[in-house]
Amino acid sequence: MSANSNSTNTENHDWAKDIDCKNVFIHGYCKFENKGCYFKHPSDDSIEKNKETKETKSSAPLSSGTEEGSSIRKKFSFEAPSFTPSGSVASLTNKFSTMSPKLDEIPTFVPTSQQTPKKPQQVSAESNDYFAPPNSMFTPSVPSDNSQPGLPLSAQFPQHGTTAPHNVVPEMFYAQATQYPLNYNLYAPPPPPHFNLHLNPNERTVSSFFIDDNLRESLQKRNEACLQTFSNPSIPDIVGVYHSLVPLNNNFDNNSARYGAVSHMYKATSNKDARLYALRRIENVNITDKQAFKTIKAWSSIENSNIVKVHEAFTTTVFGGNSLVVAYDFYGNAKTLIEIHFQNQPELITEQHLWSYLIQLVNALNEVHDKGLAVRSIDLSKVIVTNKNRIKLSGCGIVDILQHENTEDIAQLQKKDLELLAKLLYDLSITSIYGSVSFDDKTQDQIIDHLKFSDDYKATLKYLISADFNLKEIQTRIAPRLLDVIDGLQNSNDFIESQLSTELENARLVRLMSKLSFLHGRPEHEGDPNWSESSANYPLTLFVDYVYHQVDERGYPVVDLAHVITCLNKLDAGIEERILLVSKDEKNCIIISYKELKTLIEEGFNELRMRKDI
Ligand SMILES: Nc1ncnc2c1ncn2[C@@H]1O[C@H](COP(=O)(O)OP(=O)(O)OP(=O)(O)O)[C@@H](O)[C@H]1O
Repeated sequence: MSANSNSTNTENHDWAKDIDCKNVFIHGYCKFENKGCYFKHPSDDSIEKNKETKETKSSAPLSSGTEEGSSIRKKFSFEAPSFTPSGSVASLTNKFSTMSPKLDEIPTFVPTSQQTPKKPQQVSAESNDYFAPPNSMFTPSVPSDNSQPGLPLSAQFPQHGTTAPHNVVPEMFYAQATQYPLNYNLYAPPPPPHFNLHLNPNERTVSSFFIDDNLRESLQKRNEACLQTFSNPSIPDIVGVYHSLVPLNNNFDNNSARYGAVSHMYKATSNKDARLYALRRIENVNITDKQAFKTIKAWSSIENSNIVKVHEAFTTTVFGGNSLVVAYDFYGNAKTLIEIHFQNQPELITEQHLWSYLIQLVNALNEVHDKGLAVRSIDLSKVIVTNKNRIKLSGCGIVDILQHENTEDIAQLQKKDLELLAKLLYDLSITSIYGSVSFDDKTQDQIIDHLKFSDDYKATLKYLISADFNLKEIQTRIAPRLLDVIDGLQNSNDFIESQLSTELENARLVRLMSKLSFLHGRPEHEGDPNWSESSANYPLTLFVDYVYHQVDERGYPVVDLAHVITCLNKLDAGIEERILLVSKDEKNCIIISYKELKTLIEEGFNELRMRKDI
C-alpha cells in the first residue's frame, strides 16, 4: 500500500501535486498513479522514453567496441580506470539515469572471464580505455623516457614493479594471468599502522609468522635478477668460460666512455662452477702485452666488504672486434649511485648516507692502497649499492689494464684516488641544494657553507676537497661517526637474523607437513588394516582433521593459520602435551600426546621410504 495513497478523497491534496512521488523514486513507477496517488508523476511520454533507454542499455552489451560502452567507460574512467565488469557499469549508469530501474531490470553481473573474450585493442597513451585483466602485471602508463624503438628487449619490456611502455599490445598480458617468478606487486601491503589490531602480548598476527614484506620483496627482486635470461643474436653464446649473458646496462648511451672506451656490463654463468658473474666488457681495445694484466692477480686477492671482487681478465674477439673482459662477483639487482640518487625516483641524500658512504669508501681505499694498488675509477657510476646503504667499488682493475703503459708513480695514483673520493662526496652533497642555491661565482667552500648538514660534516667535506689529506688522517676524523655506522649495521644484522630465524621455523614446518602429506590420504592405504579405524596409525588421520578440517558450531570451516602453526610446532618439538582427537562422526575419541604423534609420523615415513627396498 502506497503511503501516498493513504489520504482520504475529502481532503485537499493540492500541496502534494508538485512533490515527486517517492514510489517512482524507489521502484521506478507508482502503481497508485491514476488510482488515487496525489503526488507528482512523470508524464507518460517521459516514462516511455526512460523505458526505451533502459531496454537499450540492458540488452546492448557494453563491449569495448560499442560507442556507448566506451563513452560510459570514459565517463567513469577516473573511478574505475583499470577493470570494470560490464554489468556494474550498466548498473552505475542506471543509477545515474532519471528514472531508477526495477530490480529485475538491472543487468546481471557477468564476470569478464565468463564472457566471450574480445581481442583487446591496441592501447594508446592518449586513450583512457585501458584493458587490465585482474591479476595482470599490465599497468597502463605514460611511456618512460627509456623506451625507445630498437632497444634490446630487456630495455623495452617492463621489469616487475616498473611501468609498461605505452605502445605495448596488451594481448601478451592477456594470457599471462600467472607468471613465474611471482609478481610481488600482487602481495597485499600491510594495512596502515593505525589499523593494526591492538594485540595482547600473547597474541600474534599471521604476518608475524613470515618474513618481513619489504625484505621478502627485495630478496625476490634479487632472485629474479639472478634468474633473468636474455636471447639476442648480437650477444655471443659463450665468452671464455661464461655463457647465458644478460646485458645489465640500463643506460644505453653508448657514448658514455668513463674508461676512454665504450663499456658494457653483463650477467653471465660460469661453465666451471655454475655461479653467476658480472662481466665488464670494454669495446675495441687491442691489448697484446701480457704485462697489461700484471695487477689482476693482486686485485683478485682483495676481499673487502666494500669492493666487488675481481676474478679474472682476458681479451676476446667473440663480440666482433677486440674486447677486454673483466669478471667480477655478481650482485643481483645492484644499482649504481647514479641510478639510486639521480634517476627514476631518486632517493634523497641525507647526511647519514654521506657519512656512511664516506666510511665505506675509506675502508675500500684503505685496503686497496695497503696492497700497493690504486682504484683510479672512483665515480658515481662505478660505485654500486647492493643493499640499503651498502656500497661497493665496482670497476676495479680495468684502468690498470687499459693504461698499463702509464708510468705514473703509485703514490701519485693513490693521491688521485683521494681527490676522486672528495669529488664524489662533494658531488653527492651538493645535490641536496640543487635549485635552491646558485653556484655561480661561488667557491666550493662557499657552496659547502650552504649545505643543510652538520658543521662537523661540512668541515670534513672542506677538509677532503682541500686536496691535502691522507687516508690515515681522514680515518681519525671519521672515527666518532664509525660508531653510528656500526650501530646501524648491527641493528640491520640483528633484524635480518631474526627474519632468518622465522624462515628457519617455516622450513622446519614444511618438512613436517611434507611428511604428513606423504602419509595421509594415500590411495593404497584405503582398505589397509594398518590405517583402519582400529589401527595404530588412525590418530594421524584424526590429527590432520584436527589441524586442518575443523568446523565451527555453525559448520563453517575454521581457517586459523595460528592454530595450524601452533599444532605443527608442538608436533615438531614432540612435546608431552596431550590432545583430544575426535572422529568426524564423533564415534571415536582418542587422547594422545604430540610426542606419540611425532613417533607415528617418523615411523610411518621411514616405513614409506623403506617400502621399495623390501
Ligand atoms: N658486480 C655487479 N653485479 C651486479 N650488477 C652490477 C655489477 N656492477 C655493475 N652492475 C650494474 O650494471 C649496470 C651497469 O653498470 P655500469 O657500471 O656500466 O653503469 P653505467 O652507468 O652504465 O656506466 P657507464 O656509463 O660507464 O657505462 C648498473 O645497473 C650496475 O648497477
